Amino acid sequence: MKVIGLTGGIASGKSTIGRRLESLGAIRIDADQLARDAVAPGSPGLARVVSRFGADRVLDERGELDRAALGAIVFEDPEALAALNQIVHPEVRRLYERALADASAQSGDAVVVYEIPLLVEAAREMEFDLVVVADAPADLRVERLVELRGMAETDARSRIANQASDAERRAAADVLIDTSESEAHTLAQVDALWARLVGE
Ligand SMILES: CC(C)(COP(=O)(O)OP(=O)(O)OC[C@H]1O[C@@H](n2cnc3c(N)ncnc32)[C@H](O)[C@@H]1O)[C@@H](O)C(=O)NCCC(=O)NCCS
Ligand SMILES: Nc1ncnc2c1ncn2[C@@H]1O[C@H](COP(=O)(O)OP(=O)(O)OP(=O)(O)O)[C@@H](O)[C@H]1O
Repeated sequence: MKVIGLTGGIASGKSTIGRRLESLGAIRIDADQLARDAVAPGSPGLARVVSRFGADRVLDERGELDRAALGAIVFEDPEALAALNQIVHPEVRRLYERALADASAQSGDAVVVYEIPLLVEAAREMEFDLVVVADAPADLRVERLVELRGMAETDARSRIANQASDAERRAAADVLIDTSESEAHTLAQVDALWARLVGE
């Protein structure tokens, strides 16, 4: 089994790359999805988030996690973000290890791609056979978040401020995928990477 760590700043194109690799035959694991599973309704993770931040601040009227409200708290307050990370990250790691074991049971020579936004922040480069970084300038990513996802510019910038810099991610990359041009340009680089991976 070959395990690729795929990272990049917010809206750098990780999912675009991860989905293409999946369509080419890789098994895809998405840390953002695992982080959602870690605080699913009724989970111990959600109970801990509520006890740390208060039901009135982070639950909606249906009793589910109000992700926008929690995001507004943590990305403006480093201590709150560290507390949330301490609750969610150990569970994400457990879920990842389980998904990896499932992938390995499914096929001994699978290529697994783990989409993990905080690979560099968590210094996890050594865990992967290959570190792939989606790379586009922060200003372009902000523009995409504002135009395509309707995020407020200040919110986009505060998330970026809580992540590694582009230079730090580049320094960790075995393979850099330029995601600053057309989507077709991104996908062509992914196809070339896949050909290299399976041809090796
Ligand atoms: C604060 C939360 C509720 C906001 O939810 P929301 O739906 O708005 O965003 P979503 O989870 O889809 O994340 C989108 C992007 O934000 C960035 N981001 C998310 N969490 C973090 C974090 N802890 N530190 C830095 N950037 C982050 C990433 O680029 C991610 O891809 C959520 O992001 C969360 O629970 N974060 C803590 C868990 C975490 O670290 N997740 C990242 C992968 S493990
Ligand atoms: N050349 C490109 N490569 C990749 N994505 C592009 C490109 N041009 C525009 N986009 C758009 O930019 C956005 C990138 O989003 P995507 O979900 O792939 O990034 P992400 O890194 O997974 O985001 P997040 O950190 O929020 O999970 C998408 O809306 C995508 O359509």
